[in-house]
Amino acid sequence: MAAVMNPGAATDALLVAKEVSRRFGGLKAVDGVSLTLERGSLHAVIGTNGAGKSTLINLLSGEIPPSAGRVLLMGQDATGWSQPRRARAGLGRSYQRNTIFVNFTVRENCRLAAQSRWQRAWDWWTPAQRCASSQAAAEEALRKAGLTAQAGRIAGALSHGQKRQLEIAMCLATAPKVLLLDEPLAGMGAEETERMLALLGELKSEHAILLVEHDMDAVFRVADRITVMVNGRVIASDTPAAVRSNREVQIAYLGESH
Ligand SMILES: Nc1ncnc2c1ncn2[C@@H]1O[C@H](COP(=O)(O)OP(=O)(O)OP(=O)(O)O)[C@@H](O)[C@H]1O
Repeated sequence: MAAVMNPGAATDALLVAKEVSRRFGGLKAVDGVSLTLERGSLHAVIGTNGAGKSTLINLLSGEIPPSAGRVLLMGQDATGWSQPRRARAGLGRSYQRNTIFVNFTVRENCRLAAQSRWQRAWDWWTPAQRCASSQAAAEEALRKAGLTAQAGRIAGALSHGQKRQLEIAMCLATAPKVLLLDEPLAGMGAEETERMLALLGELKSEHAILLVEHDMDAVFRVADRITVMVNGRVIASDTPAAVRSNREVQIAYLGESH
């Protein structure tokens, strides 16, 4: 059969940032950053402390507005959209800080996260249909995150690694297409790291993933593409192999002086 154009190709770019900038007073925390997140691809953003990685995630998720530039979500201009609107459109994010309710069970945490997807200011009652949908979404998210066996446990009793898995599960419970993950490996031991990397590998097939992470070994193993930021600017954006051998990256980020 003759070659057929891939009909999904145009829609694989789920999130596009175009020349996005953010100033804090005189500081350009993010300075003209462009990147594309595609389904099936894990895109890591690395950089030294204060390079602008978290600010970039906040700009993409809608938590703070950009000073300049545009954000496209599923092909639509989402630059002026609030964070809840972006979440409803399929943007999920995890945080560096803990967002878990420690006195609730793992399942309840996921259910609450799933319900938040439908929350609106005027919608104070929850129809049974939505409740059932939230339950189903929570169970599916727990399964994907490998936490089904822990579902009935009090979240505060989980290990550090399991809590980070739960945060991913809570993110998945909102049925996102794009995942923005802020240091999901922070504080993890070797075994927990392996489990999380395997999970990210599985999630990649259905989602576009942006990963901000300080664990360089993990990043170079799991990323399909790496963007390197220094002082708010992108100095390289390429495959892991190309980034590793990029002279500017070696000097500016990996600490080589010659
Ligand atoms: N709300 C804010 N007000 C003023 N300055 C800010 C604000 N948020 C971040 N900054 C500054 O913007 C710069 C980028 O910070 P950001 O947290 O995005 O960096 P980062 O790459 O995520 O760092 P880290 O790896 O340490 O988390 C830093 O100089 C930081 O002090």
